[in-house]
Amino acid sequence: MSQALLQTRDLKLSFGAIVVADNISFSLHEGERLAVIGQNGAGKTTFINICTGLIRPHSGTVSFDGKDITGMAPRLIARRGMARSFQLPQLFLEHSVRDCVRIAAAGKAGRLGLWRSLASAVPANDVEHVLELVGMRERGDEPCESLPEGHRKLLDIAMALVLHPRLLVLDEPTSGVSTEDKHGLMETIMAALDEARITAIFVEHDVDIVAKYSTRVAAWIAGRVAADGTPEQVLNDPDIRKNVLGE
Ligand SMILES: Nc1ncnc2c1ncn2[C@@H]1O[C@H](COP(=O)(O)OP(=O)(O)OP(=O)(O)O)[C@@H](O)[C@H]1O
Repeated sequence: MSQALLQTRDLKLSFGAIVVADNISFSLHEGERLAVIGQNGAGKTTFINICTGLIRPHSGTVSFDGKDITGMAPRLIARRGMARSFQLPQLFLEHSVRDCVRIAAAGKAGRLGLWRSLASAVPANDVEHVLELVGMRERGDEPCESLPEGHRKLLDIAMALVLHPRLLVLDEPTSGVSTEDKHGLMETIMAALDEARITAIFVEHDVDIVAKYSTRVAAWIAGRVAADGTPEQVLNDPDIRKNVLGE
């Protein structure tokens, strides 16, 4: 098999007595759509935070595209091609939608400065293309604070897409979004990922969304990967149904 795009080896981390990463060795390959499932507190976000540089593990390594990135700063990891979105979108609320995407792009390029306008700091085509990908070009001039939750999620994702990642890590992209809007949101996200040929990991609690949009599922229990396989295998595993899905 080809070299893994993302690989972790023996990741360990505890917060006091709580073990949140218990020897996690995990590989992800280009083109996969991995859903990470698990009950509250299982360690899903912690895993993402370790991979994207927000938290340093006590031991173990993270490699991206064959290079060791363990403990590297998040912005440097993003520059190497792994971007992320957050469970609670990290927006610049007082700015417009378009300016948020510009700020993200300028930050990556190291072109944020008081002496130049935002609009001149990044290629307009890039910004417009990303807004188009997430279906938000018409809302480009709106202030972020007026956006409903689903659009805040999409904008947070647009701010990651403009970094041109090879891997996008999405932490609960549908949380806080109404049941009837979740599928439309995921359709938009997946179409954007397909168009830009981006590999993805998404943390998700909604089993229907997991079954429909993932090619692989990893189930977390108490800081461990308790099951890893196709959606059919993992979602029908009796242990996972009982201990993760609470059936
Ligand atoms: N900085 C921290 N300090 C102490 N404990 C923490 C910290 N971050 C997370 N935890 C604890 O670690 C455990 C795992 O948290 P994590 O956010 O990774 O879980 P999760 O699976 O993403 O849960 P959820 O589905 O609720 O988001 C939880 O018990 C959480 O309270």
